[in-house]
Amino acid sequence: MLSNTQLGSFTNFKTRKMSMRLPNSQSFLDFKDTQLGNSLNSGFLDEPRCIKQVISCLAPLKTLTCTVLDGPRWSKDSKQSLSCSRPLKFKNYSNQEVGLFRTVERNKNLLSVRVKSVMDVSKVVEKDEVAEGRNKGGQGGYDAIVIGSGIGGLVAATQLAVKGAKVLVLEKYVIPGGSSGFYERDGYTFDVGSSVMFGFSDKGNLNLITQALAAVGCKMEVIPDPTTVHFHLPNNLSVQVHREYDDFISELTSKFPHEKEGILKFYNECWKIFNALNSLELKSLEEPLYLFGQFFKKPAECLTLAYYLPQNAGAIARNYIKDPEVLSFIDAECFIVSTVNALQTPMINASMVLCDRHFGGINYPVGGVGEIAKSLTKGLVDQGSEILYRANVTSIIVDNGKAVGVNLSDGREFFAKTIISNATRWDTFGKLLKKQDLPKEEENFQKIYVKAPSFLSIHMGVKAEVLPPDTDCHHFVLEDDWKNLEEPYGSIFLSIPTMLDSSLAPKGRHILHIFTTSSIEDWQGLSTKDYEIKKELVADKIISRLENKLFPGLKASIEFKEVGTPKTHRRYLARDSGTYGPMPRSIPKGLLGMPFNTTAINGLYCVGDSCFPGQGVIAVAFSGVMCAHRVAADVGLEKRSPVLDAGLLGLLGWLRSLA
Ligand SMILES: NC(=O)c1ccc[n+]([C@@H]2O[C@H](COP(=O)([O-])OP(=O)(O)OC[C@H]3O[C@@H](n4cnc5c(N)ncnc54)[C@H](O)[C@@H]3O)[C@@H](O)[C@H]2O)c1
Ligand SMILES: CC(C)=CCC/C(C)=C/C=C/C(C)=C/C=C/C(C)=C/C=C/C=C(C)/C=C/C=C(C)/C=C/C=C(\C)CCC=C(C)C
Repeated sequence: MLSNTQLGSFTNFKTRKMSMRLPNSQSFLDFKDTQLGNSLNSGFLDEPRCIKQVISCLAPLKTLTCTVLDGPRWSKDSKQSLSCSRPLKFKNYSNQEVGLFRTVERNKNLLSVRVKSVMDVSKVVEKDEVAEGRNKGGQGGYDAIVIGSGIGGLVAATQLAVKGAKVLVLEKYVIPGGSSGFYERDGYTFDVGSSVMFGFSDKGNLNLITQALAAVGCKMEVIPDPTTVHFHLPNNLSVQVHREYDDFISELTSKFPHEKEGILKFYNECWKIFNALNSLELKSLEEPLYLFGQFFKKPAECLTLAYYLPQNAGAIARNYIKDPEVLSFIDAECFIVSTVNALQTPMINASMVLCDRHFGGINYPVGGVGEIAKSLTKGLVDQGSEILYRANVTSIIVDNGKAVGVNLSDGREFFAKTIISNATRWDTFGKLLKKQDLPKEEENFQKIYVKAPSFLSIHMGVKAEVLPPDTDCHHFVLEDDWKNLEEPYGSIFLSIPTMLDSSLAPKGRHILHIFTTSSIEDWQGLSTKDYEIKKELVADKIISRLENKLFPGLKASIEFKEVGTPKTHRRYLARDSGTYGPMPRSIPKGLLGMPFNTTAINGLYCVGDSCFPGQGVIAVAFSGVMCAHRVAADVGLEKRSPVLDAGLLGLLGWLRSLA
């Protein structure tokens, strides 16, 4: 039932006018309540969902989440004014009409929506509660709630939705994507995180991003990247990782002719693993019917993968290569995808990235990385599931040892048959479940893995003429000493996505996204003024290094600059200490210790980079596929065998304890 205050505030909306701020892009709206001044919610203008969110904000009620009855028809006139051709009607889950809304005027960048009429919601809500509402997760309710809309969460959600599940994604921020999101400033569209996309080709079984999009009917235009990365390393070692494998190998072996045989043997071993992976249909390794089926169909490939599961790339490289400089190069190859050296990087993960970049190649989505999350979100809604923004989950509700729902910071509660957390394991178990004892499995995880440092990131807009015309899109810079590879601020990552898609910046400008590892401890305890000064100083040093090494005149060419610290990552990505993901404390047993998706709490699953196989967009996409398969089996949407389940989950738990 509703409290009087809730009813009161809802009723006030009958006469309240809301304003929507239209940012530059015209594609995204921020809804503001002009009387109260607070932001209500945000969404994409071209989707009925955005209006739906306004309604769910209007009624911060447990059960009154409305679906759109009659989709809007937006049109733009020559002055870019927006109007809606017919009134919007809404109904709740009991199929009752609850509101009629009509857009009216646009003044500068303020669009006004007037609530024309709202039904007597108190009756509607009461009825809805009695009807064993969808929020209760009962018959016809949500099959899954996903906390967070990173790529891991979105892939899990969309895969479940296409299997027929009803999913609710709750995102704390105002747009989807997490580290794979975007932001817009002064005509630039910046990728929040990396712009190097693996798994985004039209070939094989490992193009998991392409497949995740295709599952919900989306296909994105991509731009092939001719060079995955250009390494600028100590002793002036410069290596371009060309798209064509043979070109890359001949460049590398031309620098180290005495190690040609060893280099070939190492990369060939990577191909053996990649080919085994690429031959499998990828689903949950925690689901025995599928796993045994794959062993039956592809025994040699599965045994190959089982053999390499506990191994690391550095140890295998040392079987073939002796020259410390080549081994350091392989460390750098691994570091850019795992934030640790090759000795600590699981061989399966190294093989995946060292080969996919040549097999399917690295491909950049037109419009920026943020388009991937936007498309997945659209696909999710098209499948009849939902996403809410500014929905900050503060705790997971556990009833009789089973995860059954979530509490939000604004007092709302949602219930579902299963809960999937896309927050990191440190956030999930340390914050969302802080009232529960830390399960033994999680203690083990934290014994083997620590939080990787975060990043200092600099997003810049520069005059185009400062970059030579043949500049590669991605660079990795470690100037003088291999020992600095893993040190904070030691090595610099640089992406220039406008080399591939010039539409991301105003004409005559390029985007430089620079990042380097940095720990949150380095940024704590500073006054606001000292924090700002430090940001400028550290950023200035990094930019000077790039100016000296790559682009003379860089500083003078800067038109726009924004610096983010680990605190920024913590705030906007809701990741404990702003961490990039888990990294092994010492030498791990390959991937053996990495947990899958089920957790010690019945009904609670994790997805994202603190699950097998770890950090990386394609890696979290795989964790999403695995998670959706296991959850679908558990809610009865896929075949399952409870007896085999118990056996396999026990076996996997035991294997992890060996790590
Ligand atoms: N920095 C980079 O270079 C970069 C760039 C892009 C992607 N990536 C990869 O993406 C991986 C992370 O992807 P992911 O899917 O695991 O997660 P993610 O961190 O990208 O997304 C998690 C999402 O969950 C939301 N969230 C967290 N706690 C919440 C709460 N309590 N309530 C509501 N929402 C909450 C966050 O706002 C975020 O949108 C990283 O490992 C990284 O490898 C990295
Ligand atoms: C279960 C048991 C016990 C057994 C059985 C056996 C089997 C069958 C097995 C199987 C397995 C599998 C399937 C596996 C899989 C795996 C995978 C898929 C993996 C993947 C991975 C991936 C990764 C790791 C990725 C990563 C990436 C990244 C991180 C990226 C990043 C990037 C960046 C940062 C960029 C850079 C930049 C510059 C340079 C500028």
